[in-house]
Amino acid sequence: MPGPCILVTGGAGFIGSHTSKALSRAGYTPVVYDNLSNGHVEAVKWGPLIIGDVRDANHLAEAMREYSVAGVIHFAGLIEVGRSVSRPDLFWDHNLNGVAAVVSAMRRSGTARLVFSSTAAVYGAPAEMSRLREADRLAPINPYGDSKLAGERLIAASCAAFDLEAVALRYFNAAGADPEGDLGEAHYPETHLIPLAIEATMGGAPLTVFGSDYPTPDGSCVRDYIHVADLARAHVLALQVGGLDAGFEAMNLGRGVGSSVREIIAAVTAACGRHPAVVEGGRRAGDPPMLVADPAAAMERLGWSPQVRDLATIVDTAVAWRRGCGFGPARQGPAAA
Ligand SMILES: NC(=O)c1ccc[n+]([C@@H]2O[C@H](COP(=O)([O-])OP(=O)(O)OC[C@H]3O[C@@H](n4cnc5c(N)ncnc54)[C@H](O)[C@@H]3O)[C@@H](O)[C@H]2O)c1
Ligand SMILES: O=c1ccn([C@@H]2O[C@H](COP(=O)(O)OP(=O)(O)O[C@H]3O[C@H](CO)[C@@H](O)[C@H](O)[C@H]3O)[C@@H](O)[C@H]2O)c(=O)[nH]1
Repeated sequence: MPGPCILVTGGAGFIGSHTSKALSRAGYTPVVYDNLSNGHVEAVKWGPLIIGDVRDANHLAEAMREYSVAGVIHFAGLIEVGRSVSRPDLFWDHNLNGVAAVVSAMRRSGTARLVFSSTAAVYGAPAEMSRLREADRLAPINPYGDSKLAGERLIAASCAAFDLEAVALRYFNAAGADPEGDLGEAHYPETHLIPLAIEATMGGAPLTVFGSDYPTPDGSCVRDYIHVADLARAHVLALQVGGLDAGFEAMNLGRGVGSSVREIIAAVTAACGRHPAVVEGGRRAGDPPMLVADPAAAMERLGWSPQVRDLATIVDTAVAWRRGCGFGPARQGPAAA
């Protein structure tokens, strides 16, 4: 292998595949470990693929030893806020037992550095409509956020108890696609706002706006959309950062700018040159009104800042990926789920 190996669980998925590319650019070899339940073989381009379940600590430890990995980035898990409300059992199982297995395998293989995919969902539905800081109240309002916060706490406790150091990166809404067209978002079925809005401009199902009565300026939910390549770079920096406080730190990753569902529809309209078909719907269970990051800690500790500053560029890269037909026309649509 050309450079130090990093085990990337969930590396066949959206953020994991972009991070694998960033790792390769930085001189590492990403060793992807994924069960392909929501990922793609075509997205694994920069190192080997091990097909396995992240809840299998024995298999993970074997992979860590075989490749003498220098660190682990743990993305694998279930991601849909709405589905977590109807299937909390699955989310606790994959997300928390996955973390337990990763920590156990790292101890057994003597691997010390972990970067964990956490989320803005750990903050729940903040009372203040201001940008969120890491020290703000952690009070998830859906099982997805609960399972991720429990994962963070298990990791923090393990860093205190064992020879382990970790960074939990709390991403806000990952969006866009690789600017060079190698990778993009491809979930089947897709549930995320930007790809669904793009699809709705191309003859796909109309986009449903989930709720118009939120206490936000236009009544629709506000989120902080961050380009996936910016997230990817932050993972490489988090692997390398020194002086971690008590061996564990959590950091927000967002642009610090909120966009409403209606502002996303306007940005997609501008990028595609036509309006998506839109229908008004009720609130989706588990959705907070507004989540916007204060990314100051990541900027200071990692020397990171988002390079894609504007929403239009984020949406343009997602549109370009979709126009290039993603991982191929045969994979488009729910039939490939
Ligand atoms: N997409 C976002 O906006 C966002 C925001 C905050 C946090 N996150 C977190 O980032 C991580 C990656 O998200 P993503 O958007 O790339 O999701 P994704 O679904 O594209 O990628 C997740 C990958 O994990 C794999 N996987 C799932 N369960 C597994 C298991 N039990 N064993 C092995 N592999 C398994 C899937 O096959 C997939 O390739 C997740 O942990 C998610 O919770 C995502
Ligand atoms: O058809 C749709 C889909 C979404 N939305 C709204 O658009 C916003 C964004 O939704 P979505 O793209 O589904 O992302 P989130 O539910 O915000 O969750 C993403 O962002 C979280 C961090 O904020 C991560 O933790 C999750 O893993 C990731 O899926 C929300 O207000 C939704 O209510 C709609 O109105 N219509």
